[in-house]
Amino acid sequence: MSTAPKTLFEKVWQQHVVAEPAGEPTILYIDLHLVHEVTSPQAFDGLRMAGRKLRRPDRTIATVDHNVPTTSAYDRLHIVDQISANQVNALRKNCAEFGVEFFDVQDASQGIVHMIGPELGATKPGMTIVCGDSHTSTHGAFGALAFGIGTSEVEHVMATQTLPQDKPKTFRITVDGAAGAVDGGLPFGVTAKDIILDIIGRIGTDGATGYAVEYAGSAIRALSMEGRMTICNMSIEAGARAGMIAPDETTFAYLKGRRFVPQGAAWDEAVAHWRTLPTDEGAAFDRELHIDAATLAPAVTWGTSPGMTTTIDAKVPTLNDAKTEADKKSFERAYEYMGLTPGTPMEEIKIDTVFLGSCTNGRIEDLRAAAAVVKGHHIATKIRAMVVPGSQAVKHQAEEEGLDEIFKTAGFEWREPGCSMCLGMNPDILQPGERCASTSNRNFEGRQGRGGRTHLVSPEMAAAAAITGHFTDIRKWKQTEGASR
Ligand SMILES: CC(C)[C@H](C(=O)O)[C@@H](O)C(=O)O
Ligand code: SF4
Repeated sequence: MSTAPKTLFEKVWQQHVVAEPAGEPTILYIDLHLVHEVTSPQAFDGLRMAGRKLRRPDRTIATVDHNVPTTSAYDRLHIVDQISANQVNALRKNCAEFGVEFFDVQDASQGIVHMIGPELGATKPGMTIVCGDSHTSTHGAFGALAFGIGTSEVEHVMATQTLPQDKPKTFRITVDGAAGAVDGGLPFGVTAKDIILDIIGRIGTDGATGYAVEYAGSAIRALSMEGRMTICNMSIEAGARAGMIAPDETTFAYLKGRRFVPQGAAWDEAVAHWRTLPTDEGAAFDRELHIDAATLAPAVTWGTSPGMTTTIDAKVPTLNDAKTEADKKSFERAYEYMGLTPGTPMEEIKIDTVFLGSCTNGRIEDLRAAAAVVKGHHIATKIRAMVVPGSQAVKHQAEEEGLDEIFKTAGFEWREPGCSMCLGMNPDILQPGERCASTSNRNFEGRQGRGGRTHLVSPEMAAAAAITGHFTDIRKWKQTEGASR
């Protein structure tokens, strides 16, 4: 094997090549297949019709997340919507038939599929991970090569534990702060969510199409695993095939002791291997982007794509800000759909609803950050606000810490885990015209319900907006409250 310096992506890719048929996509071995109720029924049907078994049930785990109501344990077991009920029941039946471990609605390990992989330690550095879901990129935060696949590919992986893939190009995005700065140089009030929204705003929603992105630099390195997952989660919103972050001590500390992680000597061996994965000094990327962390500010989207983003101290962009004719058209359409006038200060935009949750920002650290903002306050009149922990594990941890009480006292609803209002596939939806500060990852037309208006923000920004009733600069808020970060 050549000793030329390699990127993290190249190492993981090469370690999983099964065959490289001439003129065809590479066949990759898949270490972990995550399954949810929406994209799996036809794949299981396909296996059944072909009389095939699931090749590696031990490398497959399943849960329900998209379609499950979040209102009560009873509602989750008695789903009213027929399509949802059928999908959930099909997964129950399929997992039993094909021998897949399944985390059902009441299971202590149930949650959004991208939350439970890491929580169980099923997600590990150096792995290839797939799921019939675009936000599979989340798992790249551990230095895994993780990407979303379609339902026919789900069937292929189920049958063979391999997948034909064209090799993406490599793109490194380095977010650096001043040397030696606390938190990697990330400014006060700026979170992982703000970093990724800024990146998508800069490069556009197709800016990383065809690439596997590696996030690097002091500001990324200083992030917790939760923050890294937020960044990798939204890679797909810039079109990337995958997002990756090199594993390090933060990664190992997060994983140690989790259910699917090796113990004792096997742990030491695993860590020794993981330490070989980071990109070698001098390895070349097809493309590079450098961002000065000091230029970042709390982000808020104003339009109908995650690329239509600005900062809280700015205004709704005007047509002069549109770079092309096509941009102009999409700006006009976005003003109309979002009910916004160009030039309006973002801080003056009033909201109706706050959604705190999703696989982007439904983790314990997100809830802690939001609770710290909310504590001692009450949501503004006429605001509907809900906290939906991304998983049962997060819910239980939050309850142990008393975060649920902080949220409930402040007027938030405290829900059961699932995708919830991230997308309109379950009863949690926006009404037409309703304006929502949301910690999720997509603000497309109708994403949270027909006619619903979504603004993507960080958990802290969502919390502050719930209290004031309009978008609020978290930096000023925190200064007034005397917070140090
Ligand atoms: C339903 C599912 C296939 C979809 C995805 O692929 O991402 C969903 O999770 C989403 O976030 O839009
Ligand atoms: S929380 Fe949202 S983005 Fe994540 S898997 Fe569910 S629907 Fe998709």
